Amino acid sequence: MMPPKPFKKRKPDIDFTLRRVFKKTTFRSVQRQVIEAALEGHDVYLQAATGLGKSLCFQLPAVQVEYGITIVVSPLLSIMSNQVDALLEAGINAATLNSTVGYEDKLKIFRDLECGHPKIRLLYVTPELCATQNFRKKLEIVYRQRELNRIVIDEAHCISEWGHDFRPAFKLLSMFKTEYPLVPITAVTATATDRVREDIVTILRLPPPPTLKMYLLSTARSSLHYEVRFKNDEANILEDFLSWLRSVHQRRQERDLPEGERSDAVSGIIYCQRRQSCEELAAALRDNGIGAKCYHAGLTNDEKEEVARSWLVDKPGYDVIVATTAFGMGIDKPNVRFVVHWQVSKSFEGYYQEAGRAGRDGKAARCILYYSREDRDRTQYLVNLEASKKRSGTTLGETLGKVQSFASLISYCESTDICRHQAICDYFSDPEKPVCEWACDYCKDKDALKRAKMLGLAEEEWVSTQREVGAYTVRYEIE
Ligand SMILES: Nc1ncnc2c1ncn2[C@@H]1O[C@H](COP(=O)(O)OP(=O)(O)OP(=O)(O)O)[C@@H](O)[C@H]1O
Repeated sequence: MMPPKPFKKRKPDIDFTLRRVFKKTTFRSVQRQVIEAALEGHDVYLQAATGLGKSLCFQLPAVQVEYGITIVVSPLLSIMSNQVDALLEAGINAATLNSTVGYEDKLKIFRDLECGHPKIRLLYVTPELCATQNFRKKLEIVYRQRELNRIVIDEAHCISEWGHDFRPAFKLLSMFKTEYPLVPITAVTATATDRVREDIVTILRLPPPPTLKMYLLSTARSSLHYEVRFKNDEANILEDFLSWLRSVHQRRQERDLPEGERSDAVSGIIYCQRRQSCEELAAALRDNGIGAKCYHAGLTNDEKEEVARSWLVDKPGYDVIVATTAFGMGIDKPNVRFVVHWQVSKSFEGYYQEAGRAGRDGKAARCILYYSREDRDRTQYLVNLEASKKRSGTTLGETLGKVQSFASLISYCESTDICRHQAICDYFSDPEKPVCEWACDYCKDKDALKRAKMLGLAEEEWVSTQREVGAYTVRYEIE
């Protein structure tokens, strides 16, 4: 057992660092408390809505002390590179080690770790890398020098087989507390049910409170307007969407916009399940005068980069991105005014996270989900197919978790008797009673919602006869 860590000299106060380094004026919500708990050396569990600013809760403590490194374990390369770019821009020595990093750069990072006194303050890595002996040996060197300040597990729901994004390598992170018992851990997520939360705490071997500081914030995002639009295979949802978007443009035109600002500069994302649908929809939108581009795994890296960067800076022609589900994770664009799901998602958490890309500036934004029973059956087929595939490492929990999560999303779509914000809180066992008023289709007009459902959806009887003849079991590629 190693002796306790010596006191690490702190820099001036955290308000100063917030302003000077992160260029923000005030802390949001519990940020101050979380940061102070981290600086006192506590293990931290932070669960809070999308867009709250959870990253600052581990980035600021990482640079607040004079020396030492914070390791951030993250599942997505796009999240890592976007956070590292933003940190470098703020003048913070940050780096990432993953498959996209060249040999020379990797070597430099390894040398920095091997010296035991790393200059890098935040290092973003994948859980798979943490499982390698080579990386662990290097961390051991830093640990022995007592310069391994903190381990952060971002998107911590990936640890649990009951979490929608389960990644087996995350489970191996249990080794952090056994190998580096003196190093505090911060676990961060936006989407954990009670069961997933218990798993995270158990697997990471986090101590009980008060050593562990738990921050469970509401999942509610009051500035988001949630809406389900009912459709069937015969409906023309392109027309419906266009007429909504044009009305938004029209309202902007009627306002006095600042000089040079376009009335159609309304930034949004449309999520589709298939690459081909992305291409076709983006083309159809362009044919109708909307600046739309598609984004999916079939594009080259350069193409993807060009689309994402142009969208980020609101370049004309790049207002609406029609994308498969991975788009947007890690891209921190504050002024996304709408997120539309052209079909139902495959999980409740996936839907919540994707919709949560909207309105990160705290201003009002619209989340529209086009729901049909035919799409429900097609997606159900895919969910079942994935669940039944006997992949190595697939567990019963993982399978059931996915099937249950999808079923919960379907009841969310079908329900006409509960506020959408409340339904989301209920799913995440969040005790919050969100104040909604007009910020969802139910609270806006319950009767209209019931009518729209009755008129918009195909009859269950019809759908079930179609299902029996295999109409929804067409296997198509999902990316
Ligand atoms: N105190 C603050 N003042 C102003 N802006 C802030 C503050 N803290 C964070 N932000 C901004 O809020 C946005 C969202 O932050 P962040 O990416 O950390 O969200 P998150 O909680 O990790 O959300 P998600 O779970 O969706 O990834 C960022 O643009 C960030 O710069």
